[in-house]
Amino acid sequence: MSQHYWVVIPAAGVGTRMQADRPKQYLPLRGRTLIEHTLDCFLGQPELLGLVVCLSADDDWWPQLACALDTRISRAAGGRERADSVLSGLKRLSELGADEQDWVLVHDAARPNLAETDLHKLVRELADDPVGGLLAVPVRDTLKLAGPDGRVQSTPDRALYWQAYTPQMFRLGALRKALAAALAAGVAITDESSAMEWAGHSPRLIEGRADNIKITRPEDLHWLG
Ligand SMILES: Nc1ccn([C@@H]2O[C@H](COP(=O)(O)OP(=O)(O)OP(=O)(O)O)[C@@H](O)[C@H]2O)c(=O)n1
Ligand SMILES: C[C@](O)(CO)[C@H](O)COP(=O)(O)O
Repeated sequence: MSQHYWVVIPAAGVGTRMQADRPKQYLPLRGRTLIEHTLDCFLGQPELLGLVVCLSADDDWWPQLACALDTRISRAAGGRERADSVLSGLKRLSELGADEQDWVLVHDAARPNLAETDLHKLVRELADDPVGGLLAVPVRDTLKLAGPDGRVQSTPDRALYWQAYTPQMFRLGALRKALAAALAAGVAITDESSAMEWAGHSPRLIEGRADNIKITRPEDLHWLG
């Protein structure tokens, strides 16, 4: 039997680095908005228990989308940082009746190119994992550690480094507890795995496709055509 799961989509960012006329999740891509492409990958899955989109309080773009009427999608209030938005989404899942032991996948709205094969691989590989994990890609380029003077300080062994992507998959109760504690402690949390690591867990890296890119800067859009 396939593993069922909930999904949280942090979509409350303003897209400062994109320098666009709207939050980047609402930029057009192949005739639709970025976020519609992102949601499509999950809405087509029979294993989906429900999906929460974390939105900014002043988001007047979302109601204009047809998917805003999809009964499988609930809304949660976005927060100051991505981690705050994710925690809000996790709390909404609990309100919707999600169990503490249920699997939750957290995926950036700004990653519209998630391959269904990667989604299936992540869920299949982690379904029986005691901790959970994340899609990630081994670093391909040589890395440089920058010094305060903007010059190369050293060249670390790139064989030890992976780029963290999303979805990241953890059990609801453990993730909510770790994220809430890390934020309360003032820890800078940029992904769900780092909150779980802070709580003492060791998430599993699941190799995924490098084209599951996060649309961050204007040139990123050219990769998706
Ligand atoms: N307070 C925030 C900040 C970000 N996000 C979401 O987290 C994902 C990854 O964040 P990022 O790429 O940094 O998006 P922005 O914060 O919008 O970009 P920027 O940092 O350039 O403003 C995006 O889908 C974004 O909408 C969120 O839900 N809540
Ligand atoms: C969660 C993430 O996409 C993993 O690489 C990344 O940390 C998000 O960072 P951002 O600065 O919030 O885009």
